[in-house]
Amino acid sequence: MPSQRNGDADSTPVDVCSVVIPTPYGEFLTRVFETAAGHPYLALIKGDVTGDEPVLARLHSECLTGDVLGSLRCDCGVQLRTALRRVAAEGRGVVLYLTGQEGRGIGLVNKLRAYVEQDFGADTVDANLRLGLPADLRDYADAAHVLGAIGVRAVRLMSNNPAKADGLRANGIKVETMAAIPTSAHHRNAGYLNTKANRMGHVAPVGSELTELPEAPVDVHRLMGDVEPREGRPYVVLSYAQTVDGRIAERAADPVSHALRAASDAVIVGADTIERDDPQLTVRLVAGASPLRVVLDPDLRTRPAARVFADDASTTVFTTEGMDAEKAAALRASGVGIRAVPAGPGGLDLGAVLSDLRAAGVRSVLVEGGAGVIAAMLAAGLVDRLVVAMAPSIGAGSAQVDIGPSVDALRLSNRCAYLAGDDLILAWDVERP
Ligand SMILES: Nc1nc2c(ncn2[C@@H]2O[C@H](COP(=O)(O)OP(=O)(O)OP(=O)(O)O)[C@@H](O)[C@H]2O)c(=O)[nH]1
Ligand SMILES: [Zn+2]
Repeated sequence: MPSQRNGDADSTPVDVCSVVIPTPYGEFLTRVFETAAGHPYLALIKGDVTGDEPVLARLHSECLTGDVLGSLRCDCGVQLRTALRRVAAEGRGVVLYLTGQEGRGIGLVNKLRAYVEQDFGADTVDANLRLGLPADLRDYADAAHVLGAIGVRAVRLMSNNPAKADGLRANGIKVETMAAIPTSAHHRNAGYLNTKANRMGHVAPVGSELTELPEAPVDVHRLMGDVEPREGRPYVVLSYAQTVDGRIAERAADPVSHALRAASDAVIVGADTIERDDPQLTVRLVAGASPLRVVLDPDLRTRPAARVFADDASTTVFTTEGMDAEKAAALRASGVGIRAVPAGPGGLDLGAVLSDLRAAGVRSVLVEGGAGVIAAMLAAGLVDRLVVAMAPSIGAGSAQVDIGPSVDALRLSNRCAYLAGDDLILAWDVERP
């Protein structure tokens, strides 16, 4: 078939025809252009894309393997369908399908040869380079021209690739925002998506870090025991994980520990734990309210950027009188409560902390660690309930809980056991001496 270009000297794409293409996402008016190099560009349009209001748009580089065959080596097919779906849902927008950009412009044959290199260990960038080809040969001048020709002046670009936005801007199209199309990584394309993020500047191709999906709430009332404030202080539950040989174990977030948080008025951790783990201390794995977050920080050394200070829940820091006043003021100004209490064994007078909390209306607290805070609480006789998750490992943990030689052995009673996966969760009342 003869080209529509008829040997014209102009190097901009020519308008070939308009035709309706019905898709699973509805009909798209498709404006067809042909580039000087002879590549058809298909603008699949919904609604009126002219005017000043930015248009939802995607520039989609051709990918036969991904778009047509659904190859799991890349994310193209999923992105194409997601873009069509979003434009259809919005009722106004354009997906510009760019043939001739197969394999980031090196063509299908070279892309398939690049895949062979990848099977021998090269990543997607080095594979092109090994073949003596650039990592990316695409140019978006023609795409910008086509957008202009169909009346688009400004776009909300659906892409993870900043080079596309730059290419449009350089050619007179305003890019108002970029809305990434992250896809869930498959084990076959996880490395490819990582390379795009790390070596090609793509923004979050696999989405933001996995935040846990809410599960059905877990009823932890038996683990919690008989929650009742004590004389002048809240009910205190100590919760931690240990290896079978009795060392404090790392604990991945799990629904039971989040449900324990959701069951408590406040959650307490030491500054060491904040520094080491940067926990959020919020309730995310179950539907429930986040408790007041309490940080024991005698020297007020916790970084202002720590996640425990983020505004997704309330936070109070207990420190000593001699704190850095400027830092305290800055934290206060950002909405963090600062309370000064006397110093005590291991840092703060824990009795004073608890009575202050009780005075503020806190009826129950969950102490999550670390080892020093756990030991100090036990040694001070301030624990009412112990919840210990026995992790299925030996020798992996860090310190043991050491309550010191001067403390009499504590007796535990009213046992409750709970099986959660390979973990064994045990809870007891701590008897008063
Ligand atoms: N050379 C080469 N091209 C690839 C490879 N995997 C996918 N492609 C091509 O890359 C192009 C898609 O570009 P990407 O860089 O993956 O993504 P993008 O379209 O620029 O960015 P997004 O807009 O976020 O999707 C398509 O033309 C694919 O054929 C590969 O391993 N090597
Ligand atoms: Zn692809």
